This record gives sequence, structure tokens and C-alpha cells, in this order.
Amino acid sequence: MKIAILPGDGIGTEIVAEAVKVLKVLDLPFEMETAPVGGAAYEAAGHPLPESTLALAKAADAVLFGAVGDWKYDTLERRLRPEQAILGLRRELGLFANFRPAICYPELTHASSLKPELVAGLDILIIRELTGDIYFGQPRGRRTAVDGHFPGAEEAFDTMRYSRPEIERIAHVAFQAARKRNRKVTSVDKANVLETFQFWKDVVSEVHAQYPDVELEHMYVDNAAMQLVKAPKKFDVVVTGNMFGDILSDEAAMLTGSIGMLPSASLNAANQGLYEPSHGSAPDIAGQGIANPLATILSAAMMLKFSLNQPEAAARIEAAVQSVLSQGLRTADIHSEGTRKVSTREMGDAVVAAVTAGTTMTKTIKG
Ligand SMILES: NC(=O)c1ccc[n+]([C@@H]2O[C@H](COP(=O)([O-])OP(=O)(O)OC[C@H]3O[C@@H](n4cnc5c(N)ncnc54)[C@H](O)[C@@H]3O)[C@@H](O)[C@H]2O)c1
Ligand SMILES: CC(C)[C@H](C(=O)O)[C@@H](O)C(=O)O
Ligand SMILES: [Mg+2]
Repeated sequence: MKIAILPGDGIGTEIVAEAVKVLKVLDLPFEMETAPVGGAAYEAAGHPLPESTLALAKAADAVLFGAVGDWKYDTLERRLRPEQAILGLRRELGLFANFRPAICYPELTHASSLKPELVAGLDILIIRELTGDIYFGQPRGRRTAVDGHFPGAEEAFDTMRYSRPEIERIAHVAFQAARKRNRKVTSVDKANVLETFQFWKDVVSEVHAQYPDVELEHMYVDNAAMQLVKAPKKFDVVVTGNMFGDILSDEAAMLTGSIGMLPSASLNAANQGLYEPSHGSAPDIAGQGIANPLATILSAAMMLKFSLNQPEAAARIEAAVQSVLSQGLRTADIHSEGTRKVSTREMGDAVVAAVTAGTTMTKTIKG
């Protein structure tokens, strides 16, 4: 088995180094090969997703990805910006199903942005469609407006679109995940305004007919954003489009204590996957050794479970994360009085030690 390791930019290199350390200590029969991506690849090879990196990702059984981006690339033409690398990987590998589990560990209820009682026991799964929507819809560009409020003015446009098969397959993923959890799916849309999301709602309802044992509710995205901070435990599986999923998952991250706690898995139809934390390259803290590596380490656990058929190894990592938290170790983003502030590397070392020692699992990512 082969894992492509793509650290990327900013804190990407720091957090992936810790996840690689954890993977190595498991002593499993896979090899890891590292390649540049994002701004690092642009600097080295003139393109954020060089052909050799893409070829490695395609040939690998799974990809472990850090993060890409830096403000210094904002003036580059769009196709050369670091973010195009992750969008290109998602498109080229057909990674349409993005799982972003938001779990509030018992030790972190006080680190959450919400009151502890609202998040104690929180365990929701956001399933974000990842290869469609306004992110990938064509046409897009700039032109002279022929109508609207300012005809003749320069304007920019993107296209929001979803086809029936795209909605059907992500709906199946959501209902099947719900069956492994609490049998409830909330489909988030903006059907009151957008044709694309009226269609989304209709198709999700049709697919639901095949899952009578799963409860389906529809919710507008603005209300969903509110309910997430009002009563997040009412959700089980949330399924939504690419852009709404991007926004809602960052919001959900803060219920768990920090975006540094939110892992993700992006899968294609063949169960090949790319695993990455849900956050970005955090240029504001890059190079300081203070980033939280746990989202990346938990993403590596998801990789072992979903793509590499190593559920026991995944459980060992999840248990180790729980263990370091109960030991009171915290990176700066989740630190509070009475806990011990540690660096990125110290946190990685502690997870390695806990994996080696072996601990009992109490919390696992389901679905
Ligand atoms: N998949 C990806 O590679 C990905 C995802 C999101 C953003 N980005 C890119 O990252 C760059 C920065 O974007 P941004 O600042 O909007 O989002 P970001 O997620 O990088 O950072 C947002 C905030 O969260 C903090 N943060 C993020 N990860 C953290 C961690 N592991 N530990 C502690 N704190 C953490 C940062 O310090 C920052 O204050 C941009 O170029 C953006 O396009 C890339
Ligand atoms: C970097 C960017 C393209 C990406 C997205 O918008 O999907 C990021 O925000 C994410 O959540 O993975
Ligand atoms: Mg995002």
C-alpha cells in the first residue's frame, strides 16, 4: 500500500510531519512518498499541482494532505494559485464525498465557543458535496454586463449547478452514513431562492424513498447556520452542497473547540480518498510551532479506516488523541486554565507515546 504525502504550505508542513510520525509508529506495511503541492510546488516547479504530484496522488491508495495557500499568492492569476491544487486534486480524483465529523471531546467542552451543556456529547457528521456547485460550474469569468442594475459595467460571474446524478450519489452517501449513526439526515439548501437548491431538495427527497428507516429534514442554510450555534446536538448527519458545506463546517469546527480539531475524508466512487484537516495553511501562525496537529492526525485515522482497511490502527490513533487530551495537553488554540500548553511537536510526540503505550478507545468517528 502506498500513501502520497502532500504537506503543502504554512502549517501544512508542521502538522503533516506529526501525522507521519504517528503513522510510522504503527509499523504497518505501507510506504509513504512525499511530493510538493500548492505554493511550495509553484515555487519549485511553476505550478501548484505539478503532473508528477498528481500522478503520485492518482497511483496511491490514499493521499494525506496538509494545507495550501498564502496571502502572498493573492495577486497570481487564478490557475496558478495554491488553492487550485486542492481543487484540482478533488476534481481529478473525483472526490465527491467530503466527510467532516464535528466531535466535541469531553475534555474540550469548555474550549468550545458555545456553553458546555450545548456541546457536551456533540457528534455530528457534515457531508459536503465536493466536486460540483458554484465551485466548479461553468461558465465563469468577467464580462461587460448587458442587463442588471448597471448595464455596460464590468462584472464577474460564476455558475451554480448540480446534475441529478451528482445529487443522487451524495444523498445515498448521507443516508447510508446515517444508518451507521442515529438515522437522521438534515439536507441543507436554499430552495426558497435558488433553482439549483430546489432541485437539490427534490432529488434528495426522491432518494429518501429508498431509506424509509432514516428520518429526513430539509433546512434552509441561513437557519442551519443559526441552529448550529443554538442547538447543534439536534443534528446527526448534515448533507449539503459544496459552498454551504465549506462555510458550515468551519462554523461547526468552533463547536468542537477549534478548527484544529476537525479532520476530513474526501472519497471517490472507488473509495480512494484524500485526507486533510478542514482548516487552511494558517499563515498567521505558520512557522511558530504552535498549530494544532490533531485534525491532521485524526484525518490519518480516517484514512486508515476508510481507504487502507486498518480499522484497529485507526482506533488506536483515536484512543491516543483522547488520551493526550485527558492528560491535559493542549496546543494554544484549545488551551485553557489548568491545562498544559504544548507545541505542535510536543502534541505529536504525546500522541506517538500514547499509541505506543496503547489506550482504551472511548470516542470514535462513526459513519
Ligand atoms: N484545504 C486547504 O488547503 C485550505 C483550507 C482552508 C483555507 N486554505 C487556505 O489557507 C490560507 C489561509 O486561510 P484562512 O486564514 O482563511 O483559514 P485557515 O483555516 O488557514 O485559518 C483560519 C484561522 O484558524 C487558525 N487555525 C487554522 N488551523 C489551525 C490549527 N491547526 N491550529 C491552530 N489554529 C489554526 C488560523 O491561525 C487562523 O487564525 C488561504 O490561502 C486559504 O485559501 C486552504
Ligand atoms: C482552500 C479552499 C479551496 C477549500 C475549499 O473552499 O473547499 C477550503 O476552504 C476547504 O474547506 O477545504
Ligand atoms: Mg473551507
